[in-house]
Amino acid sequence: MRVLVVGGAGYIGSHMVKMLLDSGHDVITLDNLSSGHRDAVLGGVFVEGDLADINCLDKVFTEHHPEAVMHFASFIQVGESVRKPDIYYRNNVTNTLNLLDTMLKFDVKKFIFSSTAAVFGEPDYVPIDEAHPNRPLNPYGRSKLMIEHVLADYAKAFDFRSVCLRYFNAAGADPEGQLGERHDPETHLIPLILQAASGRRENIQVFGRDYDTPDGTCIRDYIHIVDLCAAHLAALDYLESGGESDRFNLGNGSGFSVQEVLDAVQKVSGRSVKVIDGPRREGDPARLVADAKRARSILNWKPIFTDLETIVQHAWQWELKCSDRVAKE
Ligand SMILES: NC(=O)c1ccc[n+]([C@@H]2O[C@H](COP(=O)([O-])OP(=O)(O)OC[C@H]3O[C@@H](n4cnc5c(N)ncnc54)[C@H](O)[C@@H]3O)[C@@H](O)[C@H]2O)c1
Ligand SMILES: O=c1ccn([C@@H]2O[C@H](COP(=O)(O)OP(=O)(O)O[C@H]3O[C@H](CO)[C@@H](O)[C@H](O)[C@H]3O)[C@@H](O)[C@H]2O)c(=O)[nH]1
Repeated sequence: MRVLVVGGAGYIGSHMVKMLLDSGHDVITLDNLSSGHRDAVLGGVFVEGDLADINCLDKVFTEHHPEAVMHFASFIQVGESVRKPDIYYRNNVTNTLNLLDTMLKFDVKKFIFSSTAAVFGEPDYVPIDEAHPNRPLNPYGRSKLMIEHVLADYAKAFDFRSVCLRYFNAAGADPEGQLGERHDPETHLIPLILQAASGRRENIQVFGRDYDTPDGTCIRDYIHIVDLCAAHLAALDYLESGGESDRFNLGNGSGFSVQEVLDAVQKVSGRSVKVIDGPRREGDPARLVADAKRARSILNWKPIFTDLETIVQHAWQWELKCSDRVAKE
């Protein structure tokens, strides 16, 4: 199939482009490189452009005739979204509407959307299934939930079929070592600890040890980037074979605490990391773990890299490459 990957130069999108190409699909990547990297797009057609630019979208659809769209482009930092809700709603909502308008105009009606566990807010229970109420705590989570509502309405009105994938914590890197996480600034736990292990960062701060969890630190569901991308391929198959619009929670199903991640990094890297105990970060729920049974049964998806050490091992391999590159510069 010809697949347009919007945000394909970013962390998750770049792994997706690689997997689509490896699976024999034709890929067009559209990215404004606001946080992505041109050299992370390993093949296919690359168009540098912004979702705010409707003429650019028109041109992409006219020239490349995509049959389905995967949409990864958005702003992604929870804390920043609280301080700058205007830019979050504009990029994550208004610009997504531009993309959907263009898809309708060109009669392209298969869409896979990067949603997030942040649509749930503080959970009533874990693991979190799709029936759990949606009470996002910040503009980032609300912007994603708004698009989920839009997509449900488009399904009824326009026969527009979509799959919303609520990722829990995307982690790890390409097992072949070609790609990995390169956010700037980096805010995610695993790459931050790895940077402390490689010496690119002095220490890592643990945000709270007084949570109601066995070791007092927060528990998250880290899902390997390859498993995450495999779920998108499964969603594409699902839509291609006539599947109705739906939404799925995507995680490993097992939670790991911040302390367990610290231990895994030190074991895998063989280096010790300087840890500073800090206060809780505002808005962090104690425990976020996915119930991904629906994705397993309906999309026929099965995660492979569910072991924390493997996730960390792949990310460590990438961190060594990055720290080497930085040292040479
Ligand atoms: N990383 C996670 O743990 C996680 C968890 C849940 C959901 N998500 C969602 O997954 C998606 C991808 O996340 P990521 O970690 O790869 O982020 P990322 O910042 O690495 O990638 C986003 C990409 O979109 C591009 N982009 C942003 N705005 C654009 C615009 N207006 N026009 C064109 N390109 C634009 C950026 O340049 C970047 O390449 C996001 O939608 C995010 O909300 C990520
Ligand atoms: O320097 C740090 C960074 C993080 N943490 C903790 O580590 C855990 C994971 O944090 P982080 O990697 O920032 O991820 P989350 O805050 O869980 O958010 C991620 O996962 C969400 C879904 O669960 C997505 O919506 C977000 O986009 C994505 O950033 C949390 O308990 C944090 O408090 C620390 O202790 N120290």
